[in-house]
This record gives sequence, structure tokens and C-alpha cells, in this order.
Amino acid sequence: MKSFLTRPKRKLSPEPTSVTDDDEPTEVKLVLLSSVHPDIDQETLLDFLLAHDGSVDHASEALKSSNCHQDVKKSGVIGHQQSLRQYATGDATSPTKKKLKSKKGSTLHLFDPEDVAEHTPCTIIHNFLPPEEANALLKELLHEADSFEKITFKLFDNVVSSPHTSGFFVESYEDMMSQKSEYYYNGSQLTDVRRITPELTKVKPIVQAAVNKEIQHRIKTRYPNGKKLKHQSPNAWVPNSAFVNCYNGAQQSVGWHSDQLTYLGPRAVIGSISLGVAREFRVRRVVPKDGDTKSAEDSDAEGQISIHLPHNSLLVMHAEMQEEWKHCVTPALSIDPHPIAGNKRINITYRDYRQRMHPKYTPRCACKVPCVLRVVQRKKENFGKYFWMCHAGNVPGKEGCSFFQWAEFDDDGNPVVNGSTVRYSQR
Ligand SMILES: O=C(O)CCC(=O)C(=O)O
Ligand SMILES: [Fe+2]
Repeated sequence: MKSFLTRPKRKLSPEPTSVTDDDEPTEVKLVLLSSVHPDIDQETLLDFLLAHDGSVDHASEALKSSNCHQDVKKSGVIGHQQSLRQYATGDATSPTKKKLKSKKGSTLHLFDPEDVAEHTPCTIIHNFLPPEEANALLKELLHEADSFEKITFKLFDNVVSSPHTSGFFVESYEDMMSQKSEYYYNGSQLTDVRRITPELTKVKPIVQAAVNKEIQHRIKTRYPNGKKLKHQSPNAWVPNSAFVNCYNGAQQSVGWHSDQLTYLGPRAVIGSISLGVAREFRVRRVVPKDGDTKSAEDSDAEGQISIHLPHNSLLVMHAEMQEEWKHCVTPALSIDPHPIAGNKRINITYRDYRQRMHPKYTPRCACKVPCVLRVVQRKKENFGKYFWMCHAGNVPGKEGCSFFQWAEFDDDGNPVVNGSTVRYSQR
């Protein structure tokens, strides 16, 4: 079945893609599973897909032999998510934090910021902005979202739409022009790049201060020897672009992915604000394999963890996130309408596009397109190594080339070429 799948052909969007070659986009797999099991909800299909390492065939077989179909008839609602309490050991009424564990094939739900910091590569701040500010930002972006477009990709030679819309905002006219002419996302250039809005501008310094504080706290409290990670930038995080997603209704979602590091560099940090309808953000660790059979512990390490993102929350995705974890926003069984946003959720990811990662320094492949930066996630051999490859073949109707080059970075995440750190010109 896999051989019929085409890799994602997203066009005109900075939306990140999956960074492992063995993963087809989850949206595509869900479409396929749904067509075979139309009576089973997306949530359950997703859980089965995850439990079978993303194999549509195996998930489908397991669904056939499971009692999910009967459960639907009986109760009308299915799914086998588990609550936090089921992971607690000892006193069932007071779960021991350290013992919380994700399990393969089920989902650990986290609401408490302390649990999020402890068990995921993220931290969350609830009630982040003054309420009036959050509402003003939400209203402004709901208006912008009216003209957002869906991301499209190719399925069986047809271009199909991803189930949410998005827009990309940069700080200046110069950046807009540069984004349209120099930057490539999935092999294409963007046409819809917008100037940052007044409310996004107002909120930016608040996000910047909070994210930098969270980064320092994370380093002190969680990283080995209280030191930043290898390849993590020692410089302050300064967001200069915002990627905004709109999820209209319970079914809108984004599939499992890691964010592209091409212009952010290694060990990127991202500040993500949620507004409007509360939705679930899921993360799962990517455990590298070396061809041996996986242990149960490995499988459990890949279990999903769900972080609940209410209106006016800031989620910081820390430096360990993109290289070692994947994330998604799952379709919901139901949602609580928001007084301003109705059924919509707005998500803003503030990003720090690094000057040293500007496409003028990016290797170009035989197609003359600046390459995409990826990291080895699945294979134990070369795990964590970065590489540049061609992504021109992601454009519908185009073939890519076989360009491949290992990418080297110094301890602070600066590109190293021929043994020397790249010196870049300041704008
Ligand atoms: O909507 C969200 O919370 C996450 C969006 C996301 O993962 C992305 O834009 O890369
Ligand atoms: Fe993402």
C-alpha cells in the first residue's frame, strides 16, 4: 500500500514536514485508513497507526481484529485514551509525578505545567497575556485567517488539502520580498507572505521575554550539568517571524511532524500561543532503532503524551524538541465553542530565523534550489547527525535530484564549512 503513496507535496507554505524518509504524512495515512474503516473515528485510527509504527497495513489488520467496530455500534463513541490516573503507581488518588509514564498505543494526558515540564520537551504558561490583549490578538488573527489558505499535498497524483489553514508573517517589507524570492519550503517559494500585524507586534516582546526566561530555567533545571545543549545557540532568542494556523472545527488538525530546521538552525526553540478553542497537542519521542527488535521499554518511550492547550496559553518547544520528538494536533471528538472564536482555534508559532541560516549560505543541489536541513532521527547509526538534501521533488510535477551532504555545526549551532565556522554578514 505504501508504494502507492506519494510523498507530501505541500505547496506555498512554510509548514514543516516530517523529517524521516520512512514516514508518509499522517493525513494521507488517515485518509487511507478511513477509507477502509469508515465507522471508526480519526482519534482511534491515529492511535492504531501509532501503535503500529505508522504502518497503514498493520494498523488496518489490527483494526479488523479489534473490537473497535463493535464498540462503535454499542456506544457510538470509541477510543482508548487513558487518563493520567491510570499511570499513577501507589496511591491512586495522588499520582506520583516521577512515575507517570507514556505507553505505546495509549495517550498520557497532561494538564499541569509541572507535569508538562517533567515529561515532555515543552513548558506551558497558562493565562499568559492580559485577557484583553489575548482577545484583541485573537480577533485580529481571526480576521486574517479569513483569507488563509489550506496547505496542499499530492495523493495518488491528485492535490489534496491539509485539514487546517495557515499564514506566514514577517517583520518588514524587505523580509517579505526576501521570503518570496530566496527562501524555499518543500521545494517551492511562498506567494502569501504578510507583514506582521499590530497585535502580533505588541505581543512579540512579551513572548520573547517569557521564552528566554523559560530557556534559562530549562537549562538550569533539566539539562546535563546545567549547561545548554550541544549545538544550541547561546544567544538570546529573538523571534522575527510568526507562523499562524487556524483550526476551524473539531476535525481540523495537523499530522505528526517535526518543524523544519533549515532556517532556524539546530536545537531551535519555538514560542507557540494558543487562542480560542482549546485543543490537544500531542508529542511523542522518536526512539532510534538499530535493526534489532525493539524492547517494550523502547516502545513505551514512543507513547503519546497529550498537552492540553487552552485559550491564552504559551507553549515553549525547547531545544530538544525538533530533533528528538514529533508533535501533532489531533482531530477532536468534540470541542467547547469559544465566546469569541466560535469553533476556531488560532495558533501562533513565533520563530527566530537565524541570519547564519539564511538561504544564501544553504548548499544548493543540482536543481539549483537551496537544500532542506534534516536530522537522522530513526537510525541509531548516525543518530542526531544533520544533513542537507534536495527537496525540489516535493513540488507537484517536478523531480528532485539525489543531492546529499552532511551538515556540520559548531557547539553553538553555527554552520561549519571545511572546518571553519561560517562568518555571516549582519544586515
Ligand atoms: O497548532 C499547534 O499548536 C502546532 C502547530 C505546529 O506544529 C506548526 O505550525 O508547526
Ligand atoms: Fe510544528
